[in-house]
Amino acid sequence: MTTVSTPQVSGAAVLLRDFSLEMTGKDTPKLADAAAAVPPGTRVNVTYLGNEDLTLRRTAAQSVSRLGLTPVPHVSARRLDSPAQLREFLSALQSDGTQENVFVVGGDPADPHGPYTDSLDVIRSGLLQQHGVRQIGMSGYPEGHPQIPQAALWAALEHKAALLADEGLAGDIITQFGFDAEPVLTWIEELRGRGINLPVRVGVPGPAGVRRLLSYAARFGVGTSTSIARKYGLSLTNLMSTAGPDRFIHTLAERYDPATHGEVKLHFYTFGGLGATSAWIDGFRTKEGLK
Ligand SMILES: NC(=O)C1=CN([C@@H]2O[C@H](COP(=O)(O)OP(=O)(O)OC[C@H]3O[C@@H](n4cnc5c(N)ncnc54)[C@H](O)[C@@H]3O)[C@@H](O)[C@H]2O)C=CC1
Ligand SMILES: Nc1nc(=O)c2c([nH]1)NC[C@@H]1CN(c3ccc(C(=O)N[C@@H](CCC(=O)O)C(=O)O)cc3)CN21
Repeated sequence: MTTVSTPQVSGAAVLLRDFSLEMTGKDTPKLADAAAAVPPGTRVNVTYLGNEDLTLRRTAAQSVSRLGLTPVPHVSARRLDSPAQLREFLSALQSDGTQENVFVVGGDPADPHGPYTDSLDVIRSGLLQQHGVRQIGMSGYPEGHPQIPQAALWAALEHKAALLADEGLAGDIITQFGFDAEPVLTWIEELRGRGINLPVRVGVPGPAGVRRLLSYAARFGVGTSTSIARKYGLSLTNLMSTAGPDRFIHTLAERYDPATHGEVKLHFYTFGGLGATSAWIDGFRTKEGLK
């Protein structure tokens, strides 16, 4: 008797079928090596930290595209000085053909630099649509946001999801990175309960030094209690060590139920380690039987 073997694909591999990555303009020289390690078409968000000029952001998106990947340039509402500045950015993207997917975030400045106080203002302006944007990403905060009340975050997400639907635009939600998978799944359940069915890309940090991870976590209000750190495999006493998202992804995969959570994928924040993250994902996908 012959046994027919079906390929075994782990739950973790399912989450990694169509992952996305994040880079800054400064990472552009490292992009070619990273591109060789990830599937064609992989979405690559080009973060805007506020210190990159238009040329750097534009070149980064062009490089992503030329390497056969999908650029997702970021727009930060509160960092915009004027509608003219938004137009200039979008026109540049449009003439390069990198405008189709964008990610719109409120932005960290406590006071808006110009007329846009939040990401909804930018979407409502109609400028994205006028410049050929077809898909809009927005952020989600499973652990909340240190400066923004929970109710305001939910209201904003609901408004944005409704507006996208009205405008016939596609969208997705990228979550703030975290070290604890539990609140992420609970948050996705609440999201679905509120009738928001957009795909969710769960934000995880790529492998990085513990000191760097803890410093970004502290800056963005992400939890790193002793028990969370232990579960994640993050040593709070050896800051020189590195930590990757292996355990987080396995836990997420174990508890992920498509019937409850809908479409869920992974988004890797690389924090300066684009090459290390791409290599790590490549190894993880091989180990999990996805390659
Ligand atoms: N997840 C990420 O990758 C990034 C997140 N951010 C953070 O995201 C925050 C919110 O962005 P979205 O989720 O797009 O919210 P949003 O733009 O949809 O706004 C949601 C609500 O929060 C308020 N708000 C937005 N930014 C604020 C700020 N800096 N301070 C005080 N209130 C603010 C808005 O007025 C609105 O009521 C930003 O302020 C920033 O801290 C910024 C850059 C990247
Ligand atoms: N509230 C909030 N604000 C943010 O700006 C933010 C978040 N949340 N969540 C995560 C994303 C991703 N972020 C980052 C932050 C740093 C690098 C990065 O590449 N850092 C380099 C230094 C780059 C530089 O100095 O310009 C590094 O080597 O750490 C990338 C993405 C910022 N982002």
